[in-house]
Parts: sequence; C-alpha cells; structure tokens
Amino acid sequence: MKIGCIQMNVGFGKVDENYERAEQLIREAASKEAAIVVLPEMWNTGYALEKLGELADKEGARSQKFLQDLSSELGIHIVGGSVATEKDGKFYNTMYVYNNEGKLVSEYSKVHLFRLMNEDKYLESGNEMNRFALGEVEAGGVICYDIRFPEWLRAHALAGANVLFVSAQWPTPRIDHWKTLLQARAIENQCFVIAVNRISRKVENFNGQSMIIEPWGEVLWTGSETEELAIVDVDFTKVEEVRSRIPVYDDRRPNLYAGIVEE
Ligand SMILES: NC(=O)CCC(=O)C(=O)O
Repeated sequence: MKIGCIQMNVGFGKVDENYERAEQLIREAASKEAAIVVLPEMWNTGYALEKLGELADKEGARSQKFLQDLSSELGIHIVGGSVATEKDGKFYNTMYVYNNEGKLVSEYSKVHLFRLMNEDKYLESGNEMNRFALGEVEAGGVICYDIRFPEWLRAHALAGANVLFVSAQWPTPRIDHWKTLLQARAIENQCFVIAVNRISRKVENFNGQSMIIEPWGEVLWTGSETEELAIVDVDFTKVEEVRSRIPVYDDRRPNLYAGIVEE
C-alpha cells in the first residue's frame, strides 16, 4: 500500500496559504496513487497560539469540509494531521481522519499538552483514544508529544492498532529524541509507525525528518530537511510475522503492571 507523507512547510499564521498548499500536496499524492496521506501537526496555523482567537478553525468546520471533500473526490484516506480548532469557546489541537469514501472515522484532540511550547496555557487537552480503521488497516493516531508516553501508544496497540500514525511539529534541537522514541514505539508495540513532521520557514525551527518504521524497528524511510511529499510502499503483513517471531503480547504480565496499563 502506498503511503503519502506530506512533510509540509507550514506558514506561521498563514491559514489560507496553508490550506492551499495542503490541497496541492494531497492532490499530488493522489495522482501518485497513494492510498493514505498523512499531514503534520497544526498545519493550518503553525504555533500561532497567541492568535488562536482569530485563527483557530471554529468547530473544525473548514478543516472537516476540506478533508471530506478531498477524500471523497480523490478516493483517498486522509489522516488529517492536526489543526487548531475552537470548540465551545475553547481551543484544541485536533486530528480528523477521513476514509476514502469521505466519511469521518475519527476525531482526536491531543491528550498530552507540551508545556515547553506553552500548549498548556492556550489549549485544552482531549480525553479520548484515537482508534480507527482505514479499509483493512487497523490504526491509531497520536500527536507529537504524545509519543513520549509509551503507555498511551501501547493502549492503542492493545486496542488493536497495527499502525500508529503520528503527526508532529517536532523541533530540530530534539530531533534525536524524535527518531529514538519513534523507533522504540515501533519495536515495543511491534507495529508500523508512520510519523510526519513539518518544515518551517525563518522564525521557527522544524526540519522534518519524518519517518516510516516497520514493526521490527527497521527504518523504511526518513524524510529530508526540506518540504517534500514522499510516497512510500508499505507491506502491512509484516506485523503478524514480527508478532509471531517474538510473542510479546502473549508474554505480557499486565497483573504486575499495577494500573499502568489496564486491560
Ligand atoms: N509539538 C510538540 O508536542 C513538541 C514535542 C516536543 O518537542 C518534545 O516532546 O520534545
């Protein structure tokens, strides 16, 4: 299955430009026969947190229409990265996922807010999991800082996800953490990790290096440090092979984990 990773150059507060660019890249991915496309975190606004009152997508209406129209017209699954939304007067960092028939299959707001980038001052956290299916692909989706919480990704894997999508705005100074954490999440959960980071222009400091990692931990693709659309062929049957080679799920001892992961 071909996956389109949209490592997009997000303009700070340039909402209309960002929708336009996202549309071009989604259309290009579809023309290259991607079955699933993935966008980065907060691609509508960038980290323009102080301007959310003006810029956030009211009730997610624009983003939902945008993603629904494109997924149904192009017949492509879209993991819609995340967008800054305003719901009932509060701001969220929200992922919408649409299947290739234009149906909303999941809506998730980032549950772990990243204090180092002041998310806790401006945003509300979500409280729900993000498990969904795109055709045969059983998946989960998380947003950026969420990957530092292994129990959260494990919860998605235990709930049946074989593929974990990650949308991010992960800054360059900690890019080594990004790579190591993603690889660890793939190995420990024996699942695919498909992670899309952004690129920035001058003021901010994001340099891509998106990744696709297979369940044995092998890195299938690493993005460049500039904007790019990558189309990567992925064989999802690898999950069963790895899980039968080392039966981690059968060998777990959840009764010893004292409420860390409950089944
Ligand atoms: N946008 C984010 O959540 C950034 C997370 C990050 O930079 C880190 O965990 O380090």
